[in-house]
Amino acid sequence: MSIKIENLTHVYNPNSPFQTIALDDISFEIKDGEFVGLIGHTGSGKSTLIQHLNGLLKPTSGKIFINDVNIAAKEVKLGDIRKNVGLVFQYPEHQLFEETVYKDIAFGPANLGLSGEDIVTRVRESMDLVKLPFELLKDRSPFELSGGQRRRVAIAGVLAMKPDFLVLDEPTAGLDPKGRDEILEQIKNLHQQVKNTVILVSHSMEDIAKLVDRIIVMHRGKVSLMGSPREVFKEVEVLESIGLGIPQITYLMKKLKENNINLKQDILTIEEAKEEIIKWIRGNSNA
Ligand SMILES: Nc1ncnc2c1ncn2[C@@H]1O[C@H](COP(=O)(O)OP(=O)(O)OP(=O)(O)O)[C@@H](O)[C@H]1O
Repeated sequence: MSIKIENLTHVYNPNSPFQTIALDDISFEIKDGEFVGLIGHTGSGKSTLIQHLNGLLKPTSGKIFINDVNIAAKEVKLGDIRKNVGLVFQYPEHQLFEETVYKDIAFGPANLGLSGEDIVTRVRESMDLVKLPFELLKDRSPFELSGGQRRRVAIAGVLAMKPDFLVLDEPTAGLDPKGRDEILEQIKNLHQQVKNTVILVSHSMEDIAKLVDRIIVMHRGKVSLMGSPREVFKEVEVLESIGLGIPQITYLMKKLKENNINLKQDILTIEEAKEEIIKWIRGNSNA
């Protein structure tokens, strides 16, 4: 199971004064079970790209293979693709509409043709995955919940379809730091438990640095960097030239190095930094 993008180009309003080349000959592959961060400045083409992954947009040219099926081909049924690729839009809680949490999450599985106990199981499992207590919340109105909880109800609604691929567009947008950390932690746990393929779209290096296996950096409709977080963060000049920072902790290591405090440079977390700094202090105090 994989996603393969071949020479994908998307032009909005072609041959008009408003023509915009949003995606410009993009190619890459995402393997089964990978956790990928898609990062780029506003307008770099991230949302356009992910809307191609479940057939919401059609390529101007190029191909998209989901599990080896070219979904841009005319005969492919979009319903079948959408069962496989769960797309969580920005501010997904705005799309909640049922009167209870249960009914909202059950909507997708019911549309897949499930019924009775099968639906109850799906709703319970997906609420567990996003740490929403089933008994306590199932009969509540989503509109009585906190912003972070509402977002988790919306994510559970997509998870209840058991998609092979989960695509999340800026899942932390607009949340306070606590809500943001909770959602990221849950996405990480979810990926570890379900072992599905996850694509997380973000503007924030901090958010994705600790989570993903691979980062794809987009700039002006092209892929400008691709690799593990450590590989990508080494390209500080490229990142800065396209207006993206590196995580604060990686930046701190760089600044220390410039001041002849030579610590490991590919550090991603505070914990790693603490260990390195303690090692350095011990080494220097013994000298
Ligand atoms: N429906 C549309 N019609 C015309 N142009 C569009 C449309 N949607 C996006 N664009 C343009 O395509 C380019 C890429 O936009 P896109 O929304 O894919 O970027 P993005 O990286 O997702 O940005 P953001 O982080 O702000 O969501 C931008 O120049 C944008 O103005």
